[in-house]
Amino acid sequence: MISWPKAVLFDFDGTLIDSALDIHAATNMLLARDGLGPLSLPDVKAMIGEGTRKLVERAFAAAGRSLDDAELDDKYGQMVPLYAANLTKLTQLMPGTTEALTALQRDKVAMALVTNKPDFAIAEILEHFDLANYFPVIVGGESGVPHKPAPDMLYLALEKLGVEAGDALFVGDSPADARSAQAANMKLVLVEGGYSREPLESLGADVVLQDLSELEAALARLAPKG
Ligand SMILES: O=C(O)COP(=O)(O)O
Ligand SMILES: [Mg+2]
Repeated sequence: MISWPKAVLFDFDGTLIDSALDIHAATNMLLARDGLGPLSLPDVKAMIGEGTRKLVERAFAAAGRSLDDAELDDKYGQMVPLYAANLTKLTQLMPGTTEALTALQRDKVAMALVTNKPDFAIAEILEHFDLANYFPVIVGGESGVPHKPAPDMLYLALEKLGVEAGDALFVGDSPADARSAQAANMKLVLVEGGYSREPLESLGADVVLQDLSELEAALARLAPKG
């Protein structure tokens, strides 16, 4: 029986889903229109985590072209339909995702999804993997508040859930996740296997897990004492 926390906020890409192959494919299709790329999978993985617009900017920079704001608007506008047509072709759940979400739901722990991913992608992927019912609260990349690593998306999710930061935990895979949780004064679990550009041990997490099947056991150790 999970007695702490009252709520768990989850990152999406690299934490619950392994979306890198589809993002990689769409990114290389976009670059190919300008005769650029292809970029390697590890290179694209390292660009994921701060939203798709940022990824497009990074991809063009890595392929040798820096974009001004108007060009970035145009390229992002082209990326949306490319990725929308490839949201779930190669994407898979990360190991332990279903196990962790089922255990939390069983013990009535509230859950929210907090992702920099744009909104068009979120619902379809949740639906595809039959995950929508776990997340009554979703704060996505177009929620109108600053993206992670700022704490605002986490504050918005907590407010919608009616839970205090001290009663909640954030689970993610990246430096942006770590910094947002720390800025929001929330306990932080980081999970290996995602898209972090920095070693997870260096990011100040309360716990680093090999995969999400270890989450339930970790919660007992993270519960405030007394
Ligand atoms: O779209 C992205 O960059 C990924 O976002 P997430 O890791 O916050 O889910
Ligand atoms: Mg992530």
